[in-house]
Amino acid sequence: MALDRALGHVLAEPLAALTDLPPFDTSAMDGWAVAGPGPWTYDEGAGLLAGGQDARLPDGTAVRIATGARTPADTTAVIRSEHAHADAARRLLSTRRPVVTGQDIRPRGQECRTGDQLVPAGTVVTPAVLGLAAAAGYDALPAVPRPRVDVLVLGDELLASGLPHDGLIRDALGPMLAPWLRALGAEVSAPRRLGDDAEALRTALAFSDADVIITTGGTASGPVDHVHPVLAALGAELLVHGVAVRPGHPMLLARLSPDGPHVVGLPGNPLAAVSGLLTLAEPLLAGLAGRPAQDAYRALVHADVPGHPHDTRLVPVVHRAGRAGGRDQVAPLRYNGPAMLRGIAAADGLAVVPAGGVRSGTEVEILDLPWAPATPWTEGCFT
Ligand SMILES: Nc1nc2c(c(=O)[nH]1)N[C@H]1C(S)=C(S)[C@@H](COP(=O)(O)OP(=O)(O)OC[C@H]3O[C@@H](n4cnc5c(N)ncnc54)[C@H](O)[C@@H]3O)O[C@H]1N2
Ligand code: MOO
Repeated sequence: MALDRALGHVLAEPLAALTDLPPFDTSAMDGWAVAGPGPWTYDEGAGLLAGGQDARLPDGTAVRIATGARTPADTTAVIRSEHAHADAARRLLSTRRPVVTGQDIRPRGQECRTGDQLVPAGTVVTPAVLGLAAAAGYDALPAVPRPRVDVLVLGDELLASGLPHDGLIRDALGPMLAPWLRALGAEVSAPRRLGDDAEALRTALAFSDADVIITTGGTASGPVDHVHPVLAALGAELLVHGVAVRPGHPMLLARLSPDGPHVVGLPGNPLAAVSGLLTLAEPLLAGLAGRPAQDAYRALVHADVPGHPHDTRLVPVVHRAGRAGGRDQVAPLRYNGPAMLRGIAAADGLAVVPAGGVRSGTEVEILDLPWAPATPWTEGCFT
């Protein structure tokens, strides 16, 4: 993948240096290259510049040198211009400071030798990795293609624009999922609204060429909840059939065929869909993209948080300023009902609250949101 397209992708192989860095002995400062003990004679002139030809430096002589220029083979040291005294009349250079052999010279291979591993496979290509790759001689990178995702939004009650009316509501998931999935490293097609039409769902699933198909709504057992019956009719293998978590317990993961696409069925309640997005879709996409799983992040909750009697709860939280005993703190947000997005819209993450709840000061796991500060950088969070 060409360097200018590789941003945000994952390296399929370790990045091995294609050159020594620096590739030649280099002056680290603007000043003078000197050979042997001083004082040194010199010729007036532009001297050695970055990108210039190789030069020779006889013993007892000096030459002006710029930062980044190759130091001639016999250079003993570089003397910074501010530490050098050049007597123009006598063409004689001297310094009052002791001269240490090798000073202000970056020796060839100081950062790496050809073949050294610079970063491992699985690294996300950040702007810094792009810079390093270019410095190390790369024009293209071995990158894992982004997983392609289709989003199918189910529900006859959904409007694409305007105000809710006559029992109809706005589709909150179509606008949310595409950019969120892109922030998780996926290539996402425009969400398709299919209504509550089992045949349209069957066709869309059967003819998708995506790696992952995400459906929203229709996971429960209502009269128009078609996801389970359609998956069964297509002979899909159900890998996760509900999760003991609130909101989001009807979420599902299936595979249409042994080498076919995965299907993530997100519940229709919007916060329940977020729950499935972070706990089923995100790890699946990370695995498909060759990205390592995120390290668990833990913080102290700054309030009692009630729990579900037997299921885990996911509760939107914000980071709190200041730390307690050197540990991060989070505060739970209101408006955390399964049908609400008001809490998550203000949140930095979701706290994983075990059955029965937690008391203030308890450490809990946090599922970060892709745009929260603790998250590794990914391309195009909102584009
Ligand atoms: N008898 C039971 N009924 C329900 C259960 C249950 O265990 N037994 N679970 C409830 C829970 S919890 C959830 S979550 C939902 C899951 O339902 P579905 O996945 O089938 O989703 P729908 O019925 O289609 O919709 C539920 C709810 O969400 C609204 N919705 C759907 N899509 C969108 C969207 N794109 N944007 C905004 N809102 C959306 C929809 O209008 C409904 O209000 O089932 C419960 N029922
Ligand atoms: O689990 Mo439902 O997903 O609570 O809204």
